Amino acid sequence: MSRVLLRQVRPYGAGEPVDVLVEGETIAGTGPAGRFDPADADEVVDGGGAVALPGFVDLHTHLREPGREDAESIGTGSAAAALGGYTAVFAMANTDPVADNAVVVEHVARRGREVGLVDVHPVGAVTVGLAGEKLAELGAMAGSAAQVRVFSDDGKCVHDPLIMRRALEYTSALGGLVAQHAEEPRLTVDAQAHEGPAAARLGLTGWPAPAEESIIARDCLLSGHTGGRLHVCHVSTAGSADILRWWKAKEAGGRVSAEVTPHHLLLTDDRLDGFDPVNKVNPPLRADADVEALRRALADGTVDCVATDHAPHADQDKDCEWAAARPGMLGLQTALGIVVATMVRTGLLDWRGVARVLSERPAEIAGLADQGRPIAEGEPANIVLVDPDAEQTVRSADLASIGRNSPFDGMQLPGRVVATLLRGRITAHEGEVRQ
Ligand SMILES: NC(=O)N[C@@H](CC(=O)O)C(=O)O
Ligand SMILES: [Zn+2]
Ligand SMILES: [Zn+2]
Repeated sequence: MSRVLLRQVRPYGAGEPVDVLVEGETIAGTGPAGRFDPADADEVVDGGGAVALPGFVDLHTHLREPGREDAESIGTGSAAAALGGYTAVFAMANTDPVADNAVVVEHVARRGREVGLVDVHPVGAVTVGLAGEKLAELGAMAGSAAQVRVFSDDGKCVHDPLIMRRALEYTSALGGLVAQHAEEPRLTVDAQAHEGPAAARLGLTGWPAPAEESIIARDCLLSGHTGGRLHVCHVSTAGSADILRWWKAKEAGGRVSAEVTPHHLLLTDDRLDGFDPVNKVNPPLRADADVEALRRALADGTVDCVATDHAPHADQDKDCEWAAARPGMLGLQTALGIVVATMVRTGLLDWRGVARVLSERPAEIAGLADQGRPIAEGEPANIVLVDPDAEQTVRSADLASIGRNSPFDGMQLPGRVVATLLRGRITAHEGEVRQ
């Protein structure tokens, strides 16, 4: 059994540094410096006071395989995840072919295991081909070797209320949930940017806030009526936070959860001025007041967690005019830095809170028993070590993804991943992946 000794780390950023001994896949113990003899370990990682957190869990990742391996693959996306501190990711279903059947989800899960850098959980499509017309074989995907529990048509909204109702009913019978991309399509025909002064000035067709908020309100009501579990993807407006706060206060039972992306915590539509498609994303970058409201909603638990919506695109799909460019931005390797910048440095979250929004809550929402666990004896060794003081300049070209579409290129971000451990195995260390 391999033994890895993590020296001088601070679980959840609190207290004096301790040593953590990992044996095989499990945390064998924690104790004051010197309790475990480094000579007995196969590998020693010097934490130097790094914050130790449970490995991050991303409920919303686009890995592009099968179909668009020129933008990302399960191999490159897994590397980006490990480097970003993630030990589990949920791979969205909008691949080509769509992950709307057992064959595709089993393929994605198998590729993820072969790569072995992060647990890759395939998301199953809600409707056949993401077309929104007919429910996909949800039971077959749930019963497959991939054991799908999270279902989503992400990229598209399950806009037909009857289909959404049935999806909530079926997925709850399967012990799963629907992750909704909330976008009323009739309100976003040809939409290019947040409907506000910036879009008006630039002549871009607007994506109005109520297109998101009306679907969230509707789906909360449908969740309440059916007892089905709803997870709201990439919440982007202050009004959405208000609706979630109202519904969560009203409806006991916690059947509705929500995520916010790092980019919606940091960026606004003032980035639109240069017409650089790297800033094009769905839902769009919104206004200052939305960013402020989203940070507060994440801090107070109205929004449960951070999910990256990591959306790599090939150069030819981004290096073109704004209207033709695909929406989406890279996220896996910059998520932590943005959470530190927007939530920790602002005093809105402490490191316990970071563990909650990047690991514990997403693991609970998806029902992962071995993720988001305490850093304690007997627990699975899914751990990330973070240097809280380090600052790094993002270089798109240096990221592990194939796509280069990071809007954070050139930005200085705080918080560096020192090492990531997946079931006791070091998957990333000092910026290098370990295959
Ligand atoms: N977020 C995006 O702008 N794009 C996503 C789809 C999505 O998350 O809706 C993609 O697949 O590229
Ligand atoms: Zn989406
Ligand atoms: Zn997405």
